[in-house]
Amino acid sequence: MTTQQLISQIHKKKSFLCIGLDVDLNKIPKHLLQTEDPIFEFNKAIIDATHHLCVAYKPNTAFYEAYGLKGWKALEKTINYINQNHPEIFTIADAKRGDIGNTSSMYAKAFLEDLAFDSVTVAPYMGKDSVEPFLAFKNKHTILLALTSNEGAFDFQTKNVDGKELYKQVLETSKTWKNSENLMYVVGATKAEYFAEIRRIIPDSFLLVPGVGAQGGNLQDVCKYGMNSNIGLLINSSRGIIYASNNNDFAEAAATKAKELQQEMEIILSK
Ligand SMILES: O=c1ccn([C@@H]2O[C@H](COP(=O)(O)O)[C@@H](O)[C@H]2O)c(=O)[nH]1
Repeated sequence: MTTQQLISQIHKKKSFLCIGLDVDLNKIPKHLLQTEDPIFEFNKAIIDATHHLCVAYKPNTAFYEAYGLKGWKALEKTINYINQNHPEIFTIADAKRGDIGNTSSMYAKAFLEDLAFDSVTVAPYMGKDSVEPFLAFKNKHTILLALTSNEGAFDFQTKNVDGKELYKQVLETSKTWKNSENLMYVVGATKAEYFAEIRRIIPDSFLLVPGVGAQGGNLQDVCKYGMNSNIGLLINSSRGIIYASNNNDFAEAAATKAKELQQEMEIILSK
């Protein structure tokens, strides 16, 4: 999907919501555990109930890798289900990969070609040659970890390196890489006070913003400082939406939570 197509969807749906599909078998309704593929059945119900309210889905691959081959198969069925039934939806493999060049090429092939996600999250720590293999894929997007939502972000990302915080070095240096127009960045909603500064460095890039909902990030604050003329934000909520209920009504409850966020976004977009 091109960035322009993503922007069109945001305007059409009046939403820049990304729903995280982080399936934990201990948290899903018990009756699904009797089915052949509980992870996929859970995702399918969530997708069927929420696809009109969001513009992106983000399965975090950890929640699939944890269940071995069955988990990978459920991930493959989930991405295929989205691509076949809702091709207008932007998909994110939250895999946080990155390695020496030839290995990164294989990660990129796995997520962007074989599983056919629109994007994959990548750690910047190993530098240019570890990220450029992902950037080489046309109309695919590499979402680089810039300033993460967790407390540990302050261990390294905000530390001063050669007179500048490390996350700023990541933003500035990554702009010089080949095919950098395919870059987006992860910035945590819990770091709202950093958005204005980040926008000074990357005014035009899309930001994937996790941390709204279960982690306590505030949508209004993020939008105030992080939005650009193309919206430029994908706001993710995972647990806050998909585990709104663990009873038979889980999909409707998820849709209700998603609708709350979408309506808040619609008001922000109308201003
Ligand atoms: O900085 C980051 C980067 C990634 N994540 C991921 O996003 C979701 C958030 O889930 P919630 O349940 O809405 O808290 C999850 O997959 C994280 O691994 C992040 O939270 N922060």
